[in-house]
Amino acid sequence: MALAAPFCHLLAAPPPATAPAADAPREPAGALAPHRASPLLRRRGRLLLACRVSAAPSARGGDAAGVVAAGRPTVLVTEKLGAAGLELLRRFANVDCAYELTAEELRAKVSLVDALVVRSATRVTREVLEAGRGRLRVVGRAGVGIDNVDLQAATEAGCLVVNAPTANTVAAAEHAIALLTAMARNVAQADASLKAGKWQRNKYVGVSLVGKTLAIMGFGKVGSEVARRAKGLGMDIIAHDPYAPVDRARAIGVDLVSFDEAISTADFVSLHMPLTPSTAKLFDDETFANMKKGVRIINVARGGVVDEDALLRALDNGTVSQAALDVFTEEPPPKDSKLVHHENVTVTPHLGASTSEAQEGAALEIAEAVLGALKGELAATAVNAPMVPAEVLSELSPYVVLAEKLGRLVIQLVAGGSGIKGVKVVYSSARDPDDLDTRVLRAMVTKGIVEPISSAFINIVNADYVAKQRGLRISEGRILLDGSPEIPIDSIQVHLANVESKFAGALSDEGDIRVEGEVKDGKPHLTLVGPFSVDVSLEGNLILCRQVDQPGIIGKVGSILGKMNVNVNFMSVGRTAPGKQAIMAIGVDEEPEKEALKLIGDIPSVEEFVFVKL
Ligand SMILES: NC(=O)c1ccc[n+]([C@@H]2O[C@H](COP(=O)([O-])OP(=O)(O)OC[C@H]3O[C@@H](n4cnc5c(N)ncnc54)[C@H](O)[C@@H]3O)[C@@H](O)[C@H]2O)c1
Ligand SMILES: O=C(O)[C@H](O)COP(=O)(O)O
Repeated sequence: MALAAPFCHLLAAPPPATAPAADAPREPAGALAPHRASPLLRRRGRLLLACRVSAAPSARGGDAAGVVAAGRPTVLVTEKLGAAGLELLRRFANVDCAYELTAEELRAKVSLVDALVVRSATRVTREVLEAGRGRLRVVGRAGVGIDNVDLQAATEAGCLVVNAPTANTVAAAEHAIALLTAMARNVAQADASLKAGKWQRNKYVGVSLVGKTLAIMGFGKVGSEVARRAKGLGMDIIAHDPYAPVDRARAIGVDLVSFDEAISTADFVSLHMPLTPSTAKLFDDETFANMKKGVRIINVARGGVVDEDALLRALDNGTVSQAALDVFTEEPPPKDSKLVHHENVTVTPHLGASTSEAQEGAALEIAEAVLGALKGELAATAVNAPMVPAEVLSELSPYVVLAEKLGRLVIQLVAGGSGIKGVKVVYSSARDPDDLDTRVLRAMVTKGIVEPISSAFINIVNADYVAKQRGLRISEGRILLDGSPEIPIDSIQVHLANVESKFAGALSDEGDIRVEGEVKDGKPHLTLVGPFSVDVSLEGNLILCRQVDQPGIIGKVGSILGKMNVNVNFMSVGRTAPGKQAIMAIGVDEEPEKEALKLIGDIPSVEEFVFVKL
């Protein structure tokens, strides 16, 4: 599928043949975050930026052609999404809603789509991503937790994963508070008892919350919203989160403490961390044994962070007096689960994000992210790619093209059989290095170098991974210039060290292959080959000739190309000194026949030449 946006190559489709920072907004201690019911209004700034980047109409604008200039992408949605999000997807894509697919059905369908949108119940495994290879470019998770997506496999496949991290924060926090209060007052059990015809006032005496200590385990978006709300209930809040900024906790009036202190001092423990290899079964026999006797647990995060057998033992022996669970290791849990049926356990079927407001918000948030990604924009909620702000991408746009072209050029100057190990990319700029984010440029140089010599396809998602796999060391350097920092980059050089070149003219005095380019009038230009200054547009194809500087050569080469119907679009000669070695760089629209190239090589004063496809 061809895309109109200038960044489509950052997330290019493979050839057919084959966490945002958890910063909560700074609000006064105790203030509650507003409902995220209107992500569009909330994120209008970002959308406008996205429009600037793409130069194509925003996904919310009326012009579908902006998203897909040459054909609509197909999006597979495997779980129920809010209507507004689905509607937005349908405006710009063919949408296939297919729920409750078996793993086999999912693998079959995913090979036919450009994007997949899931919630927490669809397991996007390596096998699914492998099945999508060749077409699938984006996985959108309409929610926060991405533990159901094999991120490593997605990265290896160059498939961008985006999520909708903010739309259900309030819903999840409210559900945690609902479970906390319901558990403390036995609401679910008392409700069931009364409906069963009983009137058991003595049995369901609860506990008060005021003055009790609540430990929030994982002080991210949901955790901090729970803290705000629980403060309003008069609870003392402590939190454990090794990665949370202290000042954010302080602003809400929460003390960040160690894991041991949190679990040993709390009357209530509420879990709000992601499921990762290091949090899996973090709450096990040992953890429960170190908790205050009679502690109460709330889990609205992920079932897998708790060892459910250990929790059952702790409930049975009274270490844990009650638990309120929205999430389970296996969902749905087995019908005869002892945990679910335990009389001191309150359960809900993963309803944390299930408010109509949160569902609409998450669906819109993911629809925008997926459509943006299909357009080639880098979503702000990308999970497995560098998050480069839209304005940075916009500014670097012409340099992205230059970086890829230089990579393509330099690799074609390498003599066959030379293994490439070290690539150095040097940026000349008057800008403070801290203000120049070059990750996209490095990725594009890698793309330019690796794609012509392999079947791999590279994009911003997998560039670093593929480079590492191939043993390529890509280092970066800066040349600090005097001048205006307004222009981000003056020139980009690419050096390949310790390789032989099929074009000796490209070797610098240090013996590495070296090319340099600049952006002129928004277009990539080649400005240096080895020690020779040239100026030729990096478009189409290029012939580089080295000869002894003398009159008449340009005419001879030009007439050979003319006779063969090859249009010359640019020509530049660089020489070290009059009458000495010179390089001729000739941009040609068509690929010359072998015969034409041979005739150029046969010109007596031409010492070497190379034809390069850009
Ligand atoms: N039940 C639901 O429907 C529902 C809804 C929304 C979110 N969630 C889940 O809630 C959890 C939190 O979501 P969020 O939006 O707040 O995510 P978040 O990324 O904003 O916050 C997670 C926090 O956990 C912290 N953390 C990571 N490892 C930790 C560890 N070992 N110990 C303590 N803290 C650790 C992180 O530093 C981060 O601050 C996720 O698991 C998410 O999937 C569930
Ligand atoms: O991680 C999340 O966002 C929640 O667990 C919600 O999951 P859901 O989209 O399946 O409701």
